Amino acid sequence: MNIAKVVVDVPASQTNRLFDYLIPEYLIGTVRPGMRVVVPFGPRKIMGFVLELTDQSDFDKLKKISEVMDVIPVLTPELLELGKWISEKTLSFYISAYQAMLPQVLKAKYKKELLRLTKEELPDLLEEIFAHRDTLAYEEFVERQGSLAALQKAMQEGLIEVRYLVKTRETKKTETMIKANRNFMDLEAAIAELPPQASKQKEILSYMADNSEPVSQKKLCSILGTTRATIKQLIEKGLLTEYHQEIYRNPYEDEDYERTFPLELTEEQADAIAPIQEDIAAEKHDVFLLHGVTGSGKTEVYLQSIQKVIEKGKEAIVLVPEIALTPQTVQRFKGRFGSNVAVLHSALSAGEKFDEWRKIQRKEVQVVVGARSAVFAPFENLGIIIIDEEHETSYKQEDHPRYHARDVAIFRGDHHNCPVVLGSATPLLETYARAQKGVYQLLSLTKRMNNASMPTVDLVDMRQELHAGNRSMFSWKLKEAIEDRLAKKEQTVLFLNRRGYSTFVMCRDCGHVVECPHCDIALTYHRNNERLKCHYCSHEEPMPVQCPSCQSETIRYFGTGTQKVEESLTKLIPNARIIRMDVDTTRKKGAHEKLLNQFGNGEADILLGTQMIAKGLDFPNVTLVGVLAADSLLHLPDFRAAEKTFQLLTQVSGRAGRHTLPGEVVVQTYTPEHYSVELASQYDYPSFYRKEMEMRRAFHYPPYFFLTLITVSHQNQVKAIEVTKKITLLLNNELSPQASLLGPTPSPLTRIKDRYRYQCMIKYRNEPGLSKSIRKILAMFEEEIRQNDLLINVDMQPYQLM
Ligand SMILES: Nc1ncnc2c1ncn2[C@@H]1O[C@H](COP(=O)(O)OP(=O)(O)OP(=O)(O)O)[C@@H](O)[C@H]1O
Ligand SMILES: [Zn+2]
Ligand SMILES: [Zn+2]
Repeated sequence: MNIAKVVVDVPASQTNRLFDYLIPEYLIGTVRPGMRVVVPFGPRKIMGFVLELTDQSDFDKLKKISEVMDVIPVLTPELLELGKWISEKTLSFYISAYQAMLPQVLKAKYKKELLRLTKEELPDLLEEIFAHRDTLAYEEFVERQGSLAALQKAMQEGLIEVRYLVKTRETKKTETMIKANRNFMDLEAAIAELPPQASKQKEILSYMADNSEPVSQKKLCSILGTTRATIKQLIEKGLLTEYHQEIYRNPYEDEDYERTFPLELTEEQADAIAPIQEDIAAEKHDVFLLHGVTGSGKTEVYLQSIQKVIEKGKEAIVLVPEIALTPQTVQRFKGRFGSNVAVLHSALSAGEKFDEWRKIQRKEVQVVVGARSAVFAPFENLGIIIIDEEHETSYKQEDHPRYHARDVAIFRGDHHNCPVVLGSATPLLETYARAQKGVYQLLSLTKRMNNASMPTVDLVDMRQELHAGNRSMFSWKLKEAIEDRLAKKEQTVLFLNRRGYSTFVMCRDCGHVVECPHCDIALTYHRNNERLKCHYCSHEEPMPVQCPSCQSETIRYFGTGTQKVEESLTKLIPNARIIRMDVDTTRKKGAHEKLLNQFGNGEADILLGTQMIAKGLDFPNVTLVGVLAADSLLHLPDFRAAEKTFQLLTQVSGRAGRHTLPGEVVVQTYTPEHYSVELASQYDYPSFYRKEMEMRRAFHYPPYFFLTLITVSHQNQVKAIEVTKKITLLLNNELSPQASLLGPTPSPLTRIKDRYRYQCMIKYRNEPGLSKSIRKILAMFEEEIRQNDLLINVDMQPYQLM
């Protein structure tokens, strides 16, 4: 097969197809699907992925592949298939889908070199090219008949390795190795020949004679108390050789993991794990929803399922939300499976990520724990995929390609005939609905370990506080509770929601929030013209001067930041030691962990923070959780606001009283009667589910209806509006009468970085031609997108409606 079908690195609709290239004679048989190649494209040379090989082409004058970038394919046949599927589902380009699956290092053009890993002679052809050197710039590697095939073989045998030279501090992660040059001269004889005063040199040589393995220069210096200069003399004499060896950048190296062993499962856990393990044994694909209250031992179910998978010689992917990927979480997997675990998350440097990825590619590990993109781990023998906290919105990528990790996991689980386990204390409504319909299998853990009770939740009505004369942001109840913990030397977690922006208008007197009469979402306050607008439909009204419900004049814009809260807390309880955790205090690498460690060590009484402290934390001394303003989440312009509030309140409450001390939760709110606040305080997920489903049905939202969100942005406001209008008109002609089209309206965040954003939304049940219609419309704007700095984003499954 001498023709390669290639996806080229030009993200545009005309080039979103396969291009045929001739494989040069000397590369036939070695170019394989999943490799990256360099191909001529117009006047340029660009990168592309080989998707298929064939003998036939509809074109007769084919250009030749100029260069191969990989020796071993970076994408497996399964991932190549998956990429096509993703690009179709998310309306993105093939090239974006494939790029999304690879670590950063493989996306950019990094310099490569070949590294000799053996002291033995290489096969003739290669030794000739290497010319007895230990490293070779990749460009020097002559691609000629059979050379690439020989290289592929040598790599598989572990004789040679490709090293990517990452131009940042990561390049430092090689070490200088010293080895004896035995072939040149016998070491003992050399020692005898050295002058008596060269005692250090003699010591080094006899060490090398005694130890046949190469040793790092650093180690040699520290064992023998010698210096680089002394070693260098021996190198110059030709007795020793130095070479550079890559050391894995292991970010978790320094922490030693205490080995843990499988716990005896409780009856509930045993019932939950049985069907998962049956699937593993039978190589069967099902999707399970593991619905377990916080602290019910879901992780142990994951661990013991993975154990079974490992025993079968297969592999496991575990996804956790980025912010929950703390040392605590990593510890639980490393503790059980040790070095059989790779960890992938965004806090790692590009080089570190690449190292972890290669452990997976080379099958050096059987388990990967990581954030969203770890779902693309290039395992070829998957036995299970687990998504913890499956309701988290971070599983959806908010950039091209806009895939959801759950969908990808199910695609891969189906391909590999293995179970997919979605775990949560507060499943996404859509997920729970599928479990109710039997599409997913529901497994439940209803009790906390040791039958510990859930912490009691007190709802404090902030309207009454105001009426009673308390104008501070802390209720008397919360203040007392914090002081009580200080006296008892127990700890408090205070939570303030600052995700997104508080944009709604609320009456402090009665808690009334101004909502859209058509969409069941809060209206958004626009400061410039003092108006309230709906971001789904086009409804708008003036900013009221009085509360429409109680006529009070205390109706205003809602929102405070963590810094302000910290200031007033310090005034209120001056002797409290506070750690504040938000985007400002955690910007530096490692800051997040450091703050948590300080809190864990008891260096503070109060941990005050945003979303980032809501999950995964497990501190035995925390007995009080305070939620400062439950409302700020409840009134985001998002139809999932009630659901997100329920999830968050449940998660935050779950942080208290996880061990022996009982926990208490104080939730401050202006709307204690709202069903999501009330039902979260009772830990009543099933009732919340029923209530929320009614709302979704009534207002035509998922899971009853599908949504597609189209966002247009441009520096010029008029232009942005114009294009959005045009798209809406075009769509109107394409959609069936059953679909509804909302917009154009300004996006909730109408202006970001000087770009104006407008949107339209489609609500539909069955619109089989929708993807095609949208692609057609996008193609019409392509020229403008390229020349005019216009952006059009299509989200087929929006989660982030801001
Ligand atoms: N079978 C068991 N026997 C004894 N202890 C257990 C068992 N299973 C789990 N545990 C312990 O119970 C505690 C809570 O379990 P775990 O953290 O796994 O719960 P979870 O459901 O994942 O909680 P969350 O959703 O809050 O993260 C942990 O300390 C864990 O070690
Ligand atoms: Zn509306
Ligand atoms: Zn009012």
